[in-house]
Amino acid sequence: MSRKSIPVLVIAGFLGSGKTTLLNYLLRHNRDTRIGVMVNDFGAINIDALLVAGQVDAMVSLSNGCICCEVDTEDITDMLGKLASAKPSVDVIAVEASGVAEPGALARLVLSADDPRFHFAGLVLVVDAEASVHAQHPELAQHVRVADLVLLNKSDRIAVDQLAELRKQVALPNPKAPVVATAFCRVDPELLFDPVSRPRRSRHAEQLSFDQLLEHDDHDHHHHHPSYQSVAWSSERPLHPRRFVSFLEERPPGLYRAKGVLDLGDYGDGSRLVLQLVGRSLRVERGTWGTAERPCTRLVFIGLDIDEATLAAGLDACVVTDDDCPDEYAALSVLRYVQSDDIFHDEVMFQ
Ligand SMILES: Nc1nc2c(ncn2[C@@H]2O[C@H](COP(=O)(O)OP(=O)(O)OP(=O)(O)O)[C@@H](O)[C@H]2O)c(=O)[nH]1
Repeated sequence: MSRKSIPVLVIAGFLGSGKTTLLNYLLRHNRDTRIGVMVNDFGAINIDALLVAGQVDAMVSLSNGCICCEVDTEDITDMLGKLASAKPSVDVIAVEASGVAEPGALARLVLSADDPRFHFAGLVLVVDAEASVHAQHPELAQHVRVADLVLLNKSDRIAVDQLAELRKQVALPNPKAPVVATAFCRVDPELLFDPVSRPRRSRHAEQLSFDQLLEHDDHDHHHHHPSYQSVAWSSERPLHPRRFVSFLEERPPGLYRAKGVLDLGDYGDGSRLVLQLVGRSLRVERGTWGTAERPCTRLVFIGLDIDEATLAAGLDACVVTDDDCPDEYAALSVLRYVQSDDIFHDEVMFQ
């Protein structure tokens, strides 16, 4: 059986914003998830600090310049491939860009590596709140535009009203990317990757549950941001693939992640589809329904300040109605996102 494709998370941000701090935080709060790391040893990245963190399961280091300028598709495929093939295997790969890397170029580079062993799973932009209060970097808006999640870090260094104002400004270029204020990048790792060993509790336990997350966290509670929401939605009736994909493309502001099982009824091919949305990256895994399992849709949405009523209304409108006409190609709008060895797949980046 082929191994699962490993998500690659890109961590970008200007010099000193807190990228290494984030990486170390994730390594220390990995909840048994095995993390492979690629560091770009261009500036003052402290590899020793990573090693001291002691939980790096595999590492490649690039020290010949800035990752987005000096590396081509072949190099990145080679480096990520090494991490993806590490033994024992890793569950997620984090790429820490140098502080001078251009995030968009880096994301495109990872996307260009067309390799079934791994896939791009989002870009986290770390922004230095303290520095931004004094002088915003001229390229900040451009960087925010390509981010899936923005961490407004060093929030401990500025006043509450300054933080509120900065949040608004930072959100402007990309209203769909949640902006999370952090101190020392203490963010819930589950916003970035799925911990692998969380106890499974129910038939649908693969889905994210914020309550479970809170229960299973360690003693470090202050990294949970109070405005995160986890909204569950389910339907016994199938979803219309075209409407559902349009809904995801137009997703409500603040929505960052979605995960769960999907039933397309007659519009699908009978598969049990597992949906994974991280930022603008959508993937669908195809499987089969269990013999005792009745096809249905069960989804969980995670984000910041999601308008639950709008979300639910948008999803309700995706449910197949008696007025829907047969459409033999409708399934393609979802199935083209299927990641599988045997059928076509497409790497997805929503606008
Ligand atoms: N006060 C405060 N300091 C922070 C915070 N996050 C990181 N720092 C400090 O900021 C400095 C830079 O953090 P790093 O994590 O090394 O930043 P970086 O983005 O990896 O830096 P480069 O690799 O040079 O681009 C370190 O001294 C951190 O301890 C924070 O939220 N608050």
